Amino acid sequence: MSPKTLYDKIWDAHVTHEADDGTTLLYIDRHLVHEVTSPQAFEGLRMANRKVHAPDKTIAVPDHNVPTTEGRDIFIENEESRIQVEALDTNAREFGLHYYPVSDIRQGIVHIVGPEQGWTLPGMTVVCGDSHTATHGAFGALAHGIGTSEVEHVLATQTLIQKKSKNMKVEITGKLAPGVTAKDITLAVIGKIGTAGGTGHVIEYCGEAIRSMSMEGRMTVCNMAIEGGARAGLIAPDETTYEYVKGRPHAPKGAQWEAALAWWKTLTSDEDAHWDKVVTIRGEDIAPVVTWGTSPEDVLPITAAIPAPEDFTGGKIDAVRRSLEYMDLKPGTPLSEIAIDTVFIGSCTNGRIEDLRAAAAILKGRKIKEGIRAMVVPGSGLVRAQAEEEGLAEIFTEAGFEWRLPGCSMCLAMNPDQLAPGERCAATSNRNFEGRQGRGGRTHLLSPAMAAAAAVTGHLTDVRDLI
Ligand SMILES: CC(C)[C@H](C(=O)O)[C@@H](O)C(=O)O
Ligand code: SF4
Repeated sequence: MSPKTLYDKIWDAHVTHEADDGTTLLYIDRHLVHEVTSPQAFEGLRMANRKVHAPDKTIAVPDHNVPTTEGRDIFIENEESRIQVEALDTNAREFGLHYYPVSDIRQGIVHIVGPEQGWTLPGMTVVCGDSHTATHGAFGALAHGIGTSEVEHVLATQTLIQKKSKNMKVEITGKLAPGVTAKDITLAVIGKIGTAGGTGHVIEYCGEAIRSMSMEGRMTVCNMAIEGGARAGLIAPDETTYEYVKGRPHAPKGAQWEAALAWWKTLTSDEDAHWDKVVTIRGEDIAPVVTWGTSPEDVLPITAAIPAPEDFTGGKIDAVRRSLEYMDLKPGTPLSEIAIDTVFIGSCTNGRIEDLRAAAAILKGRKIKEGIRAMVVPGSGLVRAQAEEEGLAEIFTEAGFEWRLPGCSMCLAMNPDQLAPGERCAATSNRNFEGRQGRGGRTHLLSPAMAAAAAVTGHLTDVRDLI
């Protein structure tokens, strides 16, 4: 048998039919559904008089539109949000899906809820009408976003028409320095390969720095694979994975657990497997980073200064010029001198318990700078409850942060949490596009610890100065 990568193995295990040109019908193990990309798909089913093929493998949760303040009363005011959330409610109930409405403590961002409830397991194919589905790859699952017509296809058939991607290996060797986190790794990778670096590939992240990372950190790394252009990102499962999964509500139990475990243990890339592309970064070389432009690849260590357009080549020169204009930044300005107005800690990139712990560790006994608007938005109701139990919520509120209800929140401007024009935000999310957090708003992506540090000083800050 020819050697295989982890991606090859999961792919092969899910092929139900392959045409001569390589077009493949893949079986889908888990289908996650949120309110934004599903209404038309359900409407299509209804019109064709079809049912959901596997409602027991389909999980629905509202996240993008939901307000994160008590009462969640914006439903009444924002027509579009209300319609989408209500449509999901109707569809989930009518088609008999697993459903976590806002009234359920398990509600939260779809990519946080799936793993938390044990829906996401090693070796699975996981899809969702959402580009950050790559998050689930942290479990050694093949997970990626799909479009609304594909959502309808998966709902109707539990399969997806696909063509295979190439194999890319991203190895992070060695150990991470203090203050350096999974977010710094994933941003540093994109800084190195660029937003098109992974195009046409599925990335497997490996190396000692990845191996010693928690599941939370691994999810942060895989979450941004899409920002590096890749179809998906994944990490081979190991003891850390099994330990996280074991005992979760929808994880296998008893003899089924043993059988699953035996298979999961085969889910590694063979020693001599073929890689179409390999990138290696030394963990020791990664510093806490922050983005300065309007693309996730515009990233530098916090100790650096804003680059000049002339430092780049080709089309990037004009892109940087425009970026700097939009961001209102001058070449040569040290990143650590950039004053911010807002701090957002949350999103499917960094809204898990470990992220909140990392931010709280910096904030403990400190206050945020006067005039700064700062909010923490836990990724799910369970993360929120856990953080309250651990006393983190208190640390945040005492420091001056708002303690919110779960949702996508200020990660994207689809709900009331938005930046005002010209407002500058230190954000733990994954996209810094123009207007992403609100029209005219400016975004600097960074880790939760770095976001907390910025909240304390009022400007982008090297978190290592506060630990
Ligand atoms: C709204 C949704 C389709 C979108 C995505 O696909 O990623 C959103 O989650 C995002 O992060 O931009
Ligand atoms: S938190 Fe942000 S990136 Fe994640 S699913 Fe929601 S909008 Fe998309």
